[in-house]
Amino acid sequence: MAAMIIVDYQNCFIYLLLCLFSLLCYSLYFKKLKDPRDSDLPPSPPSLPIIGHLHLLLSTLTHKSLQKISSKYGPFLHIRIFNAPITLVSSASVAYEIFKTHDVNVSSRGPAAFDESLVFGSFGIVSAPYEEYWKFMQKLMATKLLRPQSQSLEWSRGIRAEELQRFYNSLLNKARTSESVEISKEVKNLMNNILCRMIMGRSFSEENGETEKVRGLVDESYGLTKKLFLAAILRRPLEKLRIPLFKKDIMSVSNRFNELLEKILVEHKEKLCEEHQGMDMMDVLLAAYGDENAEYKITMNQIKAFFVEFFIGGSDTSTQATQWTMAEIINNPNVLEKLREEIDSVVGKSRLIQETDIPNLTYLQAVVKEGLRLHPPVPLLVRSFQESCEIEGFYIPEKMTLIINSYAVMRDADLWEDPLVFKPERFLASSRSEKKEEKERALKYLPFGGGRRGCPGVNLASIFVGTAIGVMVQCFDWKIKGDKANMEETYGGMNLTMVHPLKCTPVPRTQIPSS
Ligand code: HEM
Repeated sequence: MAAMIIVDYQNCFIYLLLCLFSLLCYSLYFKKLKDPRDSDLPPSPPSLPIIGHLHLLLSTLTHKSLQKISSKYGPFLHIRIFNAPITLVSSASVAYEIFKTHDVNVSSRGPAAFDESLVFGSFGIVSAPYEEYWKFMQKLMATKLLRPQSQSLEWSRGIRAEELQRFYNSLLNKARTSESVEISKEVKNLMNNILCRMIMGRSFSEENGETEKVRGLVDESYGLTKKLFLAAILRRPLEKLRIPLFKKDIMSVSNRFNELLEKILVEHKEKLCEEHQGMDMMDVLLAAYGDENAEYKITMNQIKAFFVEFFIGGSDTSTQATQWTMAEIINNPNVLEKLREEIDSVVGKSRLIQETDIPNLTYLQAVVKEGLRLHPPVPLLVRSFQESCEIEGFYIPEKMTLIINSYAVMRDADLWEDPLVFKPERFLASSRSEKKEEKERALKYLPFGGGRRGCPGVNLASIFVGTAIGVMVQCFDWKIKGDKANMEETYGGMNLTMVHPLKCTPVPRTQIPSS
């Protein structure tokens, strides 16, 4: 089995180092603490000596390796990395049971790789335990930052409209010269510009190299994904051995983020003193920082980590979702035709689609949902059980890591008819019983995770992806080399992306004025 799994070279190196290291100290340090209930754990597939199932997690397409192992040994398994056990869930019914019955218990993600890092360290939301700080930030996001009609989202609507127009203009310029477009590059610019202006009220400055610096740091952070994951999973045993796995790489990125953000925050505070109170996300966070009566006293490091995580969490995920969905639309001309008919009849051809149109575009919503079902940018959800519990008759000890393979769940043939076919119609509920069914299904539809720890940016992401797809379908025909877009998958850092980035040439089809 292991021999059939492709391991990339960089990972291979890490993997070899870890093997050697583990052989050396295993017998000295790792005592195998036998829990009397070990035999009640979910079943475990065959593993390699010492490293357990580490090779699966380091394979190029981890979600597929895990899906494969689940289809052979069952949808509810336990695997281990060295001595650290992990519950692996790959079926819709077990995921449903977990989010329905054990949601609070799985609402933390386990320890961060390094507390002091601004990239997924303990200052951020992603690694924060389900305690006071996380609850405070959750409330802030829900009331002031991300809820539809919240101050910040209302204030920033103009920004999103401006950037969407800029996106359209850029595509139009390329269309006029019949230039081929790499969709992910154009969309990434759009997402970065919007997020940046929403978070700090201005774009990154091109002149002093700020844009390049941030882009570089975000890319470096994506490159740290597997290191961060391993350092977090192995943190407890390695702490005992005083081994700071990958600390130098992780802290180097964090320190450079810190330097940049320190400057931006000082500038922002000065601007706040000089001018009236603004409404970008940093203003909201700085107001919470200065509020003597706030329920929780956030720190400057937490504000910086918020910036880093929102940027990392929001930009590439939305870019990849847009790229995958556009590729599916191009591969399915009937979907393109139906989508265009809807947009033409609701929006018309004389103005650009806007985010306020989306509630009236039900087929567009269904297309975006279906794109995310088949190609979730984040295919694995990682959590930690806070307390021991029983699921499906199996014993789960406290602190056990949980991985839900949402990719496998959303391709589970027991739940989805023709699971591998791109069929947006499945999300168009018409009758009452279908609506009830749709509600049930929502618990197993996991591109944004599930339960209270699910993605807080879901509403914003739907706007980002919906409007970007909307503009591309409303305003252009697309010519592609060959018959179809190649849908082969790979990881581009943290998220699932296309091995062959989608490239096509836009041809204008409407007379929308550019500005
Ligand atoms: C299509 C776009 C997006 C996808 C597919 C996506 C997906 C996800 C997923 C799967 C999680 C983990 C949820 C879980 O464990 O159950 C997550 C968490 C998160 N996402 Fe997103 N996301 C997207 C866009 C965004 C945007 C636009 C933002 C913010 C502007 C954002 C901010 C976050 C944050 C802060 C977390 C951590 C939440 C926590 O731990 O409490 N995401 N996202």
